[in-house]
Amino acid sequence: MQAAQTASPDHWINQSDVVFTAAEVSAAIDRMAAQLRALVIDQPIILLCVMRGGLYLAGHLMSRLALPAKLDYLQANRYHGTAGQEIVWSKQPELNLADQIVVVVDDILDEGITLAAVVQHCQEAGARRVLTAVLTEKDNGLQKPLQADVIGLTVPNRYVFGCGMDVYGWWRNLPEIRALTDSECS
Ligand SMILES: O=P(O)(O)OC[C@H]1O[C@H](OP(=O)(O)OP(=O)(O)O)[C@H](O)[C@@H]1O
Ligand code: HPA
Repeated sequence: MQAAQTASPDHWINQSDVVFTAAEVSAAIDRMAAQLRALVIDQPIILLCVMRGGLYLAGHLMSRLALPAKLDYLQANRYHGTAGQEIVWSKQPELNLADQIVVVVDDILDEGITLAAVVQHCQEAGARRVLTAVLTEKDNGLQKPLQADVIGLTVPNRYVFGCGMDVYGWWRNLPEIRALTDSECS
């Protein structure tokens, strides 16, 4: 584990392959924006970004939405190494969500625990409607606690990074999505 944490950023590029190109990701975000517009139909929304992974999608989606929107963010993390653990909330949304249409934006639906907790938080805060948009869903065969309303791309059951997703903190800024080779995941 120590070796992985101290590996150079290039190590992760060398030990991975591209699963979606930048052009494919951009086209997926176009489709997501159109689907969200069709779901919301001109109503004002609060775009709620799940930091840090949701930042890339939130930024790219915002400019394509053509809806009256406010932006807020929260931070709720469960991956503090590699395996998922208890969710730790380090930042709650600041806007009042009561009676609002909230669109929760995140990078990946893996086991679905994080998104389910965020949706529950929004419902408890009185949101009128909570929609979820994830750039990727992992095809891991798990029974998940929720389905996202809008899904950009389905990724294989490997550790993926880029477009908001990190590998040991690196490469959230990549405009493509890469997956680690199997030997790096074990
Ligand atoms: O579906 P799940 O199995 O719950 O996993 C998905 C969550 O895991 C990642 O967050 P992480 O805790 O790694 O924080 P980050 O956004 O800062 O990368 C990702 O951004 C999602 O929020
Ligand atoms: O495959 C993943 N990559 C990056 N972050 C994640 N959070 C859950 N699964 C993943």
